[in-house]
Amino acid sequence: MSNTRIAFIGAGNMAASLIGGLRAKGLDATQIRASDPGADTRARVSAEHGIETFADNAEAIQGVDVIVLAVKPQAMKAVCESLCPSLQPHQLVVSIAAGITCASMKNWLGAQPIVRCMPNTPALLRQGVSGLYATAEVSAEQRDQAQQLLSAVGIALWLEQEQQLDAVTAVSGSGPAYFFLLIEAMTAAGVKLGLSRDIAEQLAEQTALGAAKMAVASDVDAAELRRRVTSPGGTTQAAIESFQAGGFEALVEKALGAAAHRSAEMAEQLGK
Ligand SMILES: NC(=O)C1=CN([C@@H]2O[C@H](COP(=O)(O)OP(=O)(O)OC[C@H]3O[C@@H](n4cnc5c(N)ncnc54)[C@H](OP(=O)(O)O)[C@@H]3O)[C@@H](O)[C@H]2O)C=CC1
Ligand SMILES: O=C(O)[C@@H]1CCC=N1
Repeated sequence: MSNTRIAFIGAGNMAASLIGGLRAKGLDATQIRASDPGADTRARVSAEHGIETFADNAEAIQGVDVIVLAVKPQAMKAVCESLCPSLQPHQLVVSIAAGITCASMKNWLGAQPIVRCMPNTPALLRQGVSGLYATAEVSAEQRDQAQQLLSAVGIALWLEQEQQLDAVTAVSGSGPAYFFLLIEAMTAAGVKLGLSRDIAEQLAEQTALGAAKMAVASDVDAAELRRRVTSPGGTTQAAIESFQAGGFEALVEKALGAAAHRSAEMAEQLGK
């Protein structure tokens, strides 16, 4: 990445996380540029990361090696079609938009090398995880550029099939929100059980952090770690039995199925 030049189209939450990760990894500010219609957004990323920003997308991509499409899925068609006349054949397009297929992007962009990926918001703390899929036009060097871009903000995992990105979106793209929901619910339950909100929130947050760190660091799987907390006839068993009686696993499967289905549905609705 030492000489790679990157343009971000859309400078919102995910773009800012990726830019922050790249800068922390040592990329020079002159290697990164971003475009966004919002003057405030442009001023913010410019001030935070020292990069040049543009109101015009076509101007932002001039002379870059990698173009990261970081706009909402609903804006992708218009953005791709407006960029198409200005694209150079060697420029790698990396899309982070949920539910927009490579086939749709090819229709809008032409035969451009495309990597489609799904990061997540912990990228902000360089603790993200991404799934990546490359089209046949992507060279080994471009694959490496995409790998380095996403691994600047966490773990980057390549997928064999593009369709698997629907599942990645369901598990890890949307996943931070599920853990936040659990933290919210555990905090509220702690308050009902007599704790102050501040104490309940700290207990829930630090427990989520500690459990995640244990799961990552441990040689054994999550089921074994759970068993080690669960003393026979004790408090954890009482809670786990209550979760399972309420259909916890089936509910999680249903929720992630809904997310994956929505990802595929968005491809149908927004991909034409
Ligand atoms: N948030 C998440 O957890 C994740 C999001 N994603 C994907 O990342 C993408 C971006 O999401 P996120 O960063 O959350 O969204 P944001 O809304 O924060 O960022 C998108 C930015 O693009 C700008 N924009 C809108 N139209 C254009 C245009 N024509 N040209 C250039 N910029 C434009 C928006 O400006 P304005 O607000 O003025 O419209 C906004 O600043 C989405 O496609 C989403 O599916 C992927 C993984 C996780
Ligand atoms: O909710 C969404 O559609 C996006 C994609 C993954 C996370 N946020």
